Amino acid sequence: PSVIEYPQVKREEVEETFFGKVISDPYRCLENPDSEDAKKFVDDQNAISQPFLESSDTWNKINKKLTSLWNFEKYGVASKHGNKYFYSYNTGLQNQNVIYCLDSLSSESKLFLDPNSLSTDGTVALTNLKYSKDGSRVAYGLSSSGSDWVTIKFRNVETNEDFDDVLEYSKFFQPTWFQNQGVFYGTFPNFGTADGCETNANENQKVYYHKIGEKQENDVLIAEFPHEPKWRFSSEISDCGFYLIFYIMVGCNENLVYFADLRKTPEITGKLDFVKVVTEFKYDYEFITNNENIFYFRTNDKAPNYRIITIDFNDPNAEWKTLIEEHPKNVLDWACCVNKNKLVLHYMVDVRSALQVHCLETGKFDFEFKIDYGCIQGFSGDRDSSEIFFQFVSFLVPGIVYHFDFENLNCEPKIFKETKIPNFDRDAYKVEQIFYPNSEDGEKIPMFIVRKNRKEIQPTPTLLYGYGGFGISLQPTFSVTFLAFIDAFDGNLVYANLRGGSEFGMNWHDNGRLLNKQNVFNDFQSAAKYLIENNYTKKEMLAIQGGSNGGLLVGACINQRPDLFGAAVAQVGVFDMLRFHKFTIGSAWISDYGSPDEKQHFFNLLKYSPLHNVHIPENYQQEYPSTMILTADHDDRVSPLHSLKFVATLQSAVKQSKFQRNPILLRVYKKSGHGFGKPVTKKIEEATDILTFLYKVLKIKSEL
Ligand SMILES: O=C(NCC(=O)N1CCC[C@H]1C(=O)O)OCc1ccccc1
Repeated sequence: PSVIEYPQVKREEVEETFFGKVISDPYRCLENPDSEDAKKFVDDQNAISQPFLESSDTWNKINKKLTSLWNFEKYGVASKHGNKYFYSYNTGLQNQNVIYCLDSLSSESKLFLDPNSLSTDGTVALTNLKYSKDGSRVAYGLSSSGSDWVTIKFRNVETNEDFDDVLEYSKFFQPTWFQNQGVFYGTFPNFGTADGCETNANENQKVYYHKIGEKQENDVLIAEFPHEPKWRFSSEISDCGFYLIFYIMVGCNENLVYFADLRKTPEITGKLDFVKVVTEFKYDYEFITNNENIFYFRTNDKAPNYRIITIDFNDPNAEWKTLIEEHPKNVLDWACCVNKNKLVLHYMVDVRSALQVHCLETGKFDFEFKIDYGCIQGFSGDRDSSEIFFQFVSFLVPGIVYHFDFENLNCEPKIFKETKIPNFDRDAYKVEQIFYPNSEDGEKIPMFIVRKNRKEIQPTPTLLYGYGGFGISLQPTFSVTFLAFIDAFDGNLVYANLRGGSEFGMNWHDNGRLLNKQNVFNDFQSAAKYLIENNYTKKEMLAIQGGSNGGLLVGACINQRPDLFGAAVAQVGVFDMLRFHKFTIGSAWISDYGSPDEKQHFFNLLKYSPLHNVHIPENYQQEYPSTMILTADHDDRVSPLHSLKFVATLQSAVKQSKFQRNPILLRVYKKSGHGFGKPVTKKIEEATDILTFLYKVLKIKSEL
């Protein structure tokens, strides 16, 4: 392709010195989304990327194919509240899923809550539904244009009518019901503009109690920690309803545990007295259930693969007991108490899911659900109910929701809803799991390869996808876009289970974060080398893709090994590793990245920060692959400033080199955010952009 004329961008001589090192930041002006420079930059970039993508007939063909592939009925996992059942459903192309309810498993479904009625373009999304204990009321969160900001509303389940109550400025805190009369919720008071375009840090979160019928300004402040502006909170009510379990986080995994005995405050009139149970940020603890003062927690405290302990809330400092030891290899991913005395445990076993039932009293194994090779993506159950639902997905199974009742132990789980794709032939595909060596340290890294079912292996276009951080594991899931890639391009879809995830517990996460972060990039580069060496693909057919922390992965890899890939796609990426902690919730990521304000971490971050390691290609080996960076104007999880500054730096570097022919594009979507709640229309548009980009730059020949 002819070399692109990249737009002029204002450069300023911004220089700062950290620990004796001078750092220049010439595109600092792009950090303010309201500045003329930033707005012009975005328009100029879209003026290049949109024609590049949309002008070809390819875009229309791919869009048509994706739209028809997408158009199948989808069900979310069901759940029981009170004596009704609720589940989400989508006819196929509805922008937002719709909530239906059933009076019994065999009755007619009734429309309960349809977020599509709340906006004309589907940009208002339902963030969560929290039902009161008896299921008579539900608190639900709405977010607009993909922002993390949530407006909380309340609905009477029986009459299906909303209460007048509206709670604004909430974020990162699911409402917690107190009996049926009100909720505890987290908020960032007097924050100023809060539409998701702002970049200022989310600090000084406070927790209030809202009683149904009251006005938000009369809500009762129940907790604040003014000396700890970075602390964030979440809470749960114990199964007996007497205790408020109060979590405190500052990073993204370790947490503190406090509790308040609500029997002392039948009316919530002021700050709660908290008893401190865990007072150091060293491990993470998750409440499961309690028998009066005996509390069950899942934790990685001295158990990197997680175990279940009991803590006596009457004497929290007494020796904690172990109910279920950590497994030497399998990771206890979550636990749920059901049917009064059972624990349902979800394990990851070499990245696939296992679902076991244990006895709450003794911890002893009871039985295991027989499930296919894949992932338990959804689950619902309650201590007071004998019924559970779980949703199974895999690369080739879009979703099956099972119902099981502990009252009839001898019968198998029954299919409640099955998502089916018209004329989809599972046998046309092949899924394999391969453990490949990291070429630096020899660590064995698993990866899934999904491709057309054929005898011989021949080099075909390959999409290598990774994340590598925050304990996020890439289990088998169903993706229309990835299947379209395999179908339309006769391609290989590869998930690399890089270190930094939780596939093998906390050790796997620890070996991919902080000073070990480079392992993640090496794992990803080793996957590329493995695929090329084993004839799955060739460099010019190989694309890497990642989002958010996975965008950082892509950014670091094209700087470090531009010669290894034919294309790179980074969505809503983190690229400025010296300033990430200054914007929105970025300081929470210090638990994986380290703080730029600490010398050791500063120099570690500087070594791989995409923004600070851009080179001017001095030969074809150093030519960047064709690269597309995507972001969105309402992304307040990872502010678009990261992408704007990175692309400005990349383009200014490559325009000085005669070795750079591959394009470097930026696409900025409007009324869009980090990804959660994105309407189907926008999901399909973005997927079309990505597949069109790959079709063009990988010079794919196959007919569309
Ligand atoms: O920041 C994160 N999570 C990490 C995150 O979103 N990251 C981490 C790096 C960039 C981005 C991503 O990868 O999506 O979550 C904020 C949050 C949500 C709910 C409760 C408390 C705090």
